[in-house]
Amino acid sequence: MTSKVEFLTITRPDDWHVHLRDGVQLKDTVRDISRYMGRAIIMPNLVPPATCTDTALAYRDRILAAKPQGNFEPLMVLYLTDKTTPEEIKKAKASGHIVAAKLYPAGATTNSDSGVTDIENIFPALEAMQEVGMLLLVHGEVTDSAIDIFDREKVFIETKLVKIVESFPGLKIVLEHITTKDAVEFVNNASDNVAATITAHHLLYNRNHMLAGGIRPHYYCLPILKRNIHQQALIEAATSGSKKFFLGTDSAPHAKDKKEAACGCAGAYTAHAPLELYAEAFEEANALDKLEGFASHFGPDFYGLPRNVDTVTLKRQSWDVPQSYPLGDSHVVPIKAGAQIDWSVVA
Ligand SMILES: NC(=O)N[C@@H](CC(=O)O)C(=O)O
Ligand SMILES: [Zn+2]
Ligand SMILES: [Zn+2]
Repeated sequence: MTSKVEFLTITRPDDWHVHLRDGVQLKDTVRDISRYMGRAIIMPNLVPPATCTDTALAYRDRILAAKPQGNFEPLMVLYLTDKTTPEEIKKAKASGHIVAAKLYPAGATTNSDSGVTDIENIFPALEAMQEVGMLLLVHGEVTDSAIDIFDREKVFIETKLVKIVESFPGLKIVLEHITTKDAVEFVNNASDNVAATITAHHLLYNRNHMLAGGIRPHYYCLPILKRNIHQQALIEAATSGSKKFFLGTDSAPHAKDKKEAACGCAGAYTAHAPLELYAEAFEEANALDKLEGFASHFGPDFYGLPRNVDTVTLKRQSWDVPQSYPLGDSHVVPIKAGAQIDWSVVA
């Protein structure tokens, strides 16, 4: 038997999909994500959403004001609506701080009510994005109530994403937080302009963790956890060494009482230990040597940004995860609350 690695030093990672929320919650979410992440793609699904350049830049200022010491850089995203104009896309790109725009099908997930009702409505915006080199980030689920919730990602790919990819071959597209074997296959077979983020919780869990032996609302997120064969396909993709798959936590905090409710909110909090959780998943797959590419290289390469130049070190040192963390005037229950995590990030 080979002895276990005790330390792992890798290029500083970035998070290519995170929710920081706003107002009194910012100091808590920004502190957690900026602990060692170099940069993060900040999701714009605020209330109201960041649909124009000015609101996205004002949001950036609030994040920077909430940031503790250090070099953490928030990368901003425009929230696409049926009315987003090519002019707004060009203005956003020219700001230098907005690197992507996000497609939320209207009604698909948390705070997506102002999202897109028909993908054709954003074709002029997508044309402009293709022209100026702005990425399209996609929440890939259909919203048709007749489609089973476990099939919504697959049907979105077949009926919507294929059309977008065909119509805009020069547009860089990230299919966010993928959850199915179908998504892995689609991304693998698509051109180099199509990539995907994978969350730590979709690597660590499947729907049994959420539903067998009692319903566990803190595992409920969208797209919803799928069956084990899909989890296995995600693990294979993340640990394959393919540059098409990279780290995006989708850490999405909701106050404890909003999750533990008759109609609980969708979202899992992982920003307390993002790299530590991925390390557990990669080690379980015997692929710790593949973590650096996934966490620190393939994301910036796809976005056309430089890789970070410094490093972080993971140490095999287990610690007890608190039952909850402060979240503004409330609390959030993190993934692995009350359990142990095997890895620590050391200075
Ligand atoms: N993933 C989630 O379940 N929730 C996210 C929205 C999203 O990323 O779809 C949130 O903002 O809470
Ligand atoms: Zn989403
Ligand atoms: Zn998200």
